[in-house]
Amino acid sequence: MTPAPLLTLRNLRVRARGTERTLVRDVSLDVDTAESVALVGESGSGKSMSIKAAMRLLPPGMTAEGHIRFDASNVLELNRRDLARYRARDVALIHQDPRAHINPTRTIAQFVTEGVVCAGQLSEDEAIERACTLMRDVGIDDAPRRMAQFPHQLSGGLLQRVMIVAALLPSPRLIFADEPTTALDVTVQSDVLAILLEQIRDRQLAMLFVTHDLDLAAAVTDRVAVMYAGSIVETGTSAEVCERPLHPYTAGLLASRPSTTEVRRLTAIPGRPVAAYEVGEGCPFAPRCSFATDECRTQRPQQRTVQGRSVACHHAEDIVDRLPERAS
Ligand SMILES: Nc1ncnc2c1ncn2[C@@H]1O[C@H](COP(=O)(O)OP(=O)(O)OP(=O)(O)O)[C@@H](O)[C@H]1O
Repeated sequence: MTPAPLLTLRNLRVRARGTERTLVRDVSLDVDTAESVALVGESGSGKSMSIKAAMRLLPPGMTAEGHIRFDASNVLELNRRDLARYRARDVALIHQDPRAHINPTRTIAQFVTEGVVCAGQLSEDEAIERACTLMRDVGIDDAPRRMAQFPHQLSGGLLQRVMIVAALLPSPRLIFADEPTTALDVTVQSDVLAILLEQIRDRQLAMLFVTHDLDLAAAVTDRVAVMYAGSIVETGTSAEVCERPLHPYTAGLLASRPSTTEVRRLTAIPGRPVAAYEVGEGCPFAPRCSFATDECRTQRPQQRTVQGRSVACHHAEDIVDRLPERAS
């Protein structure tokens, strides 16, 4: 029997109370134990809201509906105590900008250890000892000295390694990584990403990796889910999605990427991305899609299986051979 996924999102919808704006619509996604999955899409497509909902960390005024299961727990119905435990021990979040998520007045040791100490998972001494070991694992030299320092004394790359240590210390089973290297200097991005991936693989952790970059997603994860206007439009293994996209939006994203092997004019996707609440009855991508028909403009396509993959396009089978080619 196939084991149940570690994290299951079913028909997840995020709404802003008051305005009743829908920000995420009908998102369904599984992440298996030790599997890495990427959530890819343009700015505003709903990636961050989806993972915040999965952690029940939505901003005030936002509500999540649908089903969110972690292991055997119904996340949306966890009581206060179990929710605290879920966030402290089962899952961890690595943010885009470490400086925006660390208290500048507290030492690195206080920041890294307070979660596990407050949750009663480790004593203060144990937490410090384990954090120092983890710091060495992620390439931070002179861990005891770093532990006594304050965030402003560390570079962005070092601080993001500290964030990785803080995320790993409670031994979670799933890491949410929300564009973990985007805010870093380009010279350290690949180092930090390599360290994160090494830790995830060594510890057999699951990861939900949020990024704008489909190529990066394909390089670092097993499966990719492409989001557009608050919904997932295509999922598949990373290799399949990049080699033979089924949705015109995915193909458009790939064709708009610069090539590493030839000089070629990039093909931009016409029009502008829309938010989930701006979408009418039909396919959210229809106004930008050269294959759109009346059916696309009036009926919202549901996720369905095409060539063994999941895609939300009425015409996926017919257009797959006519989609724009990637600039490779
Ligand atoms: N605090 C907020 N209040 C109201 N709307 C918000 C808030 N944060 C985000 N949104 C809206 O929710 C939608 C989804 O945003 P979200 O941050 O999930 O997108 P994203 O794909 O993660 O984008 P980015 O890559 O820029 O972070 C967008 O339309 C955005 O404008």
